[in-house]
Amino acid sequence: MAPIIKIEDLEKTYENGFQALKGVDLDIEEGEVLALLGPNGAGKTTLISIICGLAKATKGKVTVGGHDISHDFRKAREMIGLVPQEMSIEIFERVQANVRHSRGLFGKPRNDEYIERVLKDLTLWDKKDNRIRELSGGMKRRVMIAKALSHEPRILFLDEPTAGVDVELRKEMWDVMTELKKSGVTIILTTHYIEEAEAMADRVGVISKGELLLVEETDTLMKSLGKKMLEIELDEPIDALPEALAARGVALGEGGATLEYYYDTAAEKTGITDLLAEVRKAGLTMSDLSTRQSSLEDIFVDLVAQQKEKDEETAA
Ligand SMILES: Nc1ncnc2c1ncn2[C@@H]1O[C@H](COP(=O)(O)OP(=O)(O)OP(=O)(O)O)[C@@H](O)[C@H]1O
Repeated sequence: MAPIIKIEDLEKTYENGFQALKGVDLDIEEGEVLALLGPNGAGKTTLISIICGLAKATKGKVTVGGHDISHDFRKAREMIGLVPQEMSIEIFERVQANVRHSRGLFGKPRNDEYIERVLKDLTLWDKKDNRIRELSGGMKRRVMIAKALSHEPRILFLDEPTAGVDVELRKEMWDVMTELKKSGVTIILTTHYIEEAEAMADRVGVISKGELLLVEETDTLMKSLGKKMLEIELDEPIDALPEALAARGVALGEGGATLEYYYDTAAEKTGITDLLAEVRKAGLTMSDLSTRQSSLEDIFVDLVAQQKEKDEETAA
């Protein structure tokens, strides 16, 4: 099946000369949930803005449902609903009227039945006559989604849907997204949170410094990323790592006073118990133990290094 969105060699250089996107190629399949994961300033919003026609690409091509966004913008845009990062909402308007108005902006004929369904799906129906300012933060977010869905788009962009919200509201937003996915809408969300990508997405695209480093099935990616490091502080520094520990994949930290061991959090056996026994057997005394989750930053460093290796292998 042809992808619903096709992005080819997309580049964006802002007027001040800053290059925010570098040669991005990406196919998005109909019905999937794709998370674009990346730190602040990676280029996620820029990418979304170009697809939605809010910014112009410097180079490259984007088609939405086969419509080229630069030649056939209206048709392409009609297929898209956008929930922007900033909460931009007319707080004095009433819920149903406001959502209905959004539909009108796309030139679509009035369809009260459809709007009713959207509001019911988002559990906003009993608030339909309330002014938006009277709603809770979670409800306001849902009104923004209802507005984005008002013209029956097949694709929904959610730009950092849970940035700065509490855990409860994050879970609520995840439930909303799960329901939307069931209805067949293609969802593209941007996020800083690995857990969010893991919970929601079929595929994850990792973006950093304007480059799409990889796009991978979420399960595959999480298996390779779900690592923790166990750090063992030694009473006395050592010059060389005992053979038996090296064989278990342990590394000696700088200065010889720590042992570092990476393990897979998803694995049935982490190997920690055996490792600690081995440390004792080697006659080493521990003064402290700690673990730390690989951070998004570590993961990017890893990914960039892996990507470089792969590129060099291909070039060789
Ligand atoms: N209008 C602009 N002019 C110049 N530079 C810009 C402009 N808009 C964005 N940038 C820069 O482009 C880069 C990418 O920004 P973008 O907002 O796309 O990142 P992001 O991944 O969405 O980040 P965040 O997660 O913080 O929203 C940043 O370095 C940003 O400062």
